[in-house]
Amino acid sequence: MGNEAPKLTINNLKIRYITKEHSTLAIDNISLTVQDGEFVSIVGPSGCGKSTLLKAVSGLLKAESGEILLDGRDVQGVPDSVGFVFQNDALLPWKTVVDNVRLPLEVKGLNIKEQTAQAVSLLDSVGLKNFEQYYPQQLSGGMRKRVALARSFAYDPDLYLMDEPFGPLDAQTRVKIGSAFLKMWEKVGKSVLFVTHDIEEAIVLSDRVIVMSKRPGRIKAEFTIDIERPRPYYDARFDARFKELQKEIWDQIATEE
Ligand SMILES: Nc1ncnc2c1ncn2[C@@H]1O[C@H](COP(=O)(O)OP(=O)(O)OP(=O)(O)O)[C@@H](O)[C@H]1O
Repeated sequence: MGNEAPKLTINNLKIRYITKEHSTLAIDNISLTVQDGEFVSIVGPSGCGKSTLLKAVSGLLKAESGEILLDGRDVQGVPDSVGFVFQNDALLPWKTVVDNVRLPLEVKGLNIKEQTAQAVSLLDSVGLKNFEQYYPQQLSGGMRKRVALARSFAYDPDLYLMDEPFGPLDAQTRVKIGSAFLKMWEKVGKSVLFVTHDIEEAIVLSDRVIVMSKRPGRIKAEFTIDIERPRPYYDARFDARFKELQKEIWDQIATEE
């Protein structure tokens, strides 16, 4: 085991929401792995259990049955080696942009000079040079997402869990942020489990795309994205192989709606 085990292993996972009125089987018998350094995206119809799957991996939901292993080991609670970027950017409104990004570096014990230098450099990578001293409420939604991305790279987890991290944004901003994100990820090469409703985004970013069925979510199909890296974020979608994959994945999802 040890180093040989995948970064993330999910075996026969079943998750049910129980409220006073209803019992809802959200996901049923999901098994998947994410290897060290692999980028895996999950797509599927609305309500199929994509967010539920991520919440379970992040330790926020308990499974009815099945197991979730990190580096081959069972995890309890919220593991340190996992970082999240969810749709809500969750920046601290009373802290400046640079202080929001510095926070994980402070927790790691870097001195203030190193914290600031790294935070400024990460902000530069996401196109926010000169916005260091702004407060989150002085930024647009797209800019706040960039800050959240910079902060997640500052945290530098072994496994990134990302739930629609670029949504809801206009198409142009989405492409710009996606492109900055892909460049940063190509440098660090950590494992990612990424949820999106955007098939093009999933293909351009991923090594594998997993399609879930409608609720209760099961794995319906899986595609290896055999397009060479590094990929040009926008222009990759004009590649013939990209178009083939887009059609095949769309056909799988369309039959689920
Ligand atoms: N807290 C909850 N209590 C009860 N049922 C829930 C809860 N959260 C989600 N569900 C149900 O579980 C199912 C899966 O929800 P989930 O949010 O995981 O889907 P999703 O694939 O992420 O959807 P979308 O693409 O629309 O964001 C849905 O039918 C939803 O109604």
